Amino acid sequence: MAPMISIQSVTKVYQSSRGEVTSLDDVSLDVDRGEFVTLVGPSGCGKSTMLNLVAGLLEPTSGRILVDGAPVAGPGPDRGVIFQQYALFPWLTARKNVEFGLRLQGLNKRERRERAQHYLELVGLGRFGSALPKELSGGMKQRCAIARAYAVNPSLLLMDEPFGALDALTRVQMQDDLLATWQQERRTVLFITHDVDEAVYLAGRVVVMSPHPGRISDIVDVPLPYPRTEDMRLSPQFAQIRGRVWRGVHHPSATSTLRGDGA
Ligand SMILES: Nc1ncnc2c1ncn2[C@@H]1O[C@H](COP(=O)(O)OP(=O)(O)OP(=O)(O)O)[C@@H](O)[C@H]1O
Repeated sequence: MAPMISIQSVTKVYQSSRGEVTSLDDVSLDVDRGEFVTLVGPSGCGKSTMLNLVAGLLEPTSGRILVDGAPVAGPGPDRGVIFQQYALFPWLTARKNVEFGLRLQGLNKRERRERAQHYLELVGLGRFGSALPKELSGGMKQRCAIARAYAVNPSLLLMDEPFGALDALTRVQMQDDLLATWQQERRTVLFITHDVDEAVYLAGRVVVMSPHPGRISDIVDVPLPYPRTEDMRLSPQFAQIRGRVWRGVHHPSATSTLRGDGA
């Protein structure tokens, strides 16, 4: 079966006031259907650029990107995008926020309401449908954004630092909640984070990137089963994987030398 995402020799050069910036340099990556892949790397290594290219919000300078076998030509309902800022409509209740994208799908009022309620319950907001965003905590707002993205039934979820604005405890809780949602209704997830722990805890595969120009410096399998648990997070195996990713993020040249491929 074709991979869900196929990034093929993609280069992205931005024209800026400082001249040309090569944000991604000949990057290739395949992501299988139902996989949870995290992208981690220092600021400026091209993570957001890669996600925005897959989302169809940017076009590559060269190379191509296929989603479900078809070239990406702009954004589409098959790809749900979740950013760090909650991007909820402040004047709409949580339920209406989730229902919003469903109007475009031609569902009638009752169907929209049922679907919204299902996804609010899935993310633990079943009793908060009538709350306005300002009445929700940061974590709840982000859960609402996840429910909204799931509700339109995309085959692919693209998440750009979705938990970056949350405190550490809420963040850990949100990781478990996201994984529980993902296990119930499995979608392909591409998830950007700066946090090495988060990258390893969530993913089946961690893609490590290095900057100037943005490249993939390492791909690390995480052979821990789902559901992930606190015991796993504290296990020696986790520490070992985390160590490799950490070195890749903080000492990129050492990783590529170790691998002997100069990637
Ligand atoms: N619109 C733009 N115009 C010019 N340069 C850009 C533009 N967007 C990004 N860049 C540059 O491209 C490189 C990659 O940026 P990108 O935002 O993709 O990295 P990132 O890894 O997501 O960073 P961060 O973790 O800080 O969000 C950086 O050097 C950045 O300055």
